[in-house]
Amino acid sequence: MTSTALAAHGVAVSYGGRRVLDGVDLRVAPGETVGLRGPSGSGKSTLARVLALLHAPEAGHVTLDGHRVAGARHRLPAAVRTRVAILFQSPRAATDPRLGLADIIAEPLRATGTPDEQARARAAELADLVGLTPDLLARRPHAVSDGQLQRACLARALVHRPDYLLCDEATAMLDASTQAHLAAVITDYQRQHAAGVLLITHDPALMARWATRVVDLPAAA
Ligand SMILES: Nc1ncnc2c1ncn2[C@@H]1O[C@H](COP(=O)(O)OP(=O)(O)OP(=O)(O)O)[C@@H](O)[C@H]1O
Repeated sequence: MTSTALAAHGVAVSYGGRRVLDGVDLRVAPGETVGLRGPSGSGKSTLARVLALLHAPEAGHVTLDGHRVAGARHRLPAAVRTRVAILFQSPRAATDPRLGLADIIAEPLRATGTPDEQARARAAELADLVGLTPDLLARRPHAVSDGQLQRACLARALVHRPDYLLCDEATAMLDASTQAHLAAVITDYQRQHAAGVLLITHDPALMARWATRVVDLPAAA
């Protein structure tokens, strides 16, 4: 079996002394869509944050293509942390209300020192891919709909061409046509780049349509 994957090995996380994840293993290989299911509070979002390299587990570890990842967030080299992207349920909680959509999309590029002109061109290309018209790009989050803002978050997630994309209830509050369009953008991206996708959803129809296999997380102790 190839070690090419994003994987959690024996991951444990507690909040305030309460263990939410205990010895959890999960593997997402290139090109596959792993559905993650489990009761509310079982730790699906926590596991997604660990795999997104945003939260270092207290025990266990994450590997990226067989290499153990030590630490999380900005403790990691940009070349490692940009290989994984995450899309959350609430785009408003995930965006800076002071920035226009074009700057929101370009944020990860600026953070890694991409020259401004190049960042702007890449943001425009991604905006087009997710169906945002140029007139929306100067608007700030308060002046766009949730669906438009989630499109910008998807563009931002794809801006570094991640090998793994984690979708945490990412289309839950969207209307059916926006949901279908975002899912199509993600599956096209996945096909072109052989990206691995982790799908967290409470929607059984979406899970059945999209996931190539499903992992069940038991209720937290
Ligand atoms: N930052 C935090 N501080 C304290 N407790 C937290 C924190 N984040 C999550 N929790 C708790 O950890 C448990 C797991 O939360 P998590 O969001 O990972 O579960 P989930 O399976 O994604 O739930 P849902 O399906 O409802 O979104 C819950 O009991 C939650 O209240």
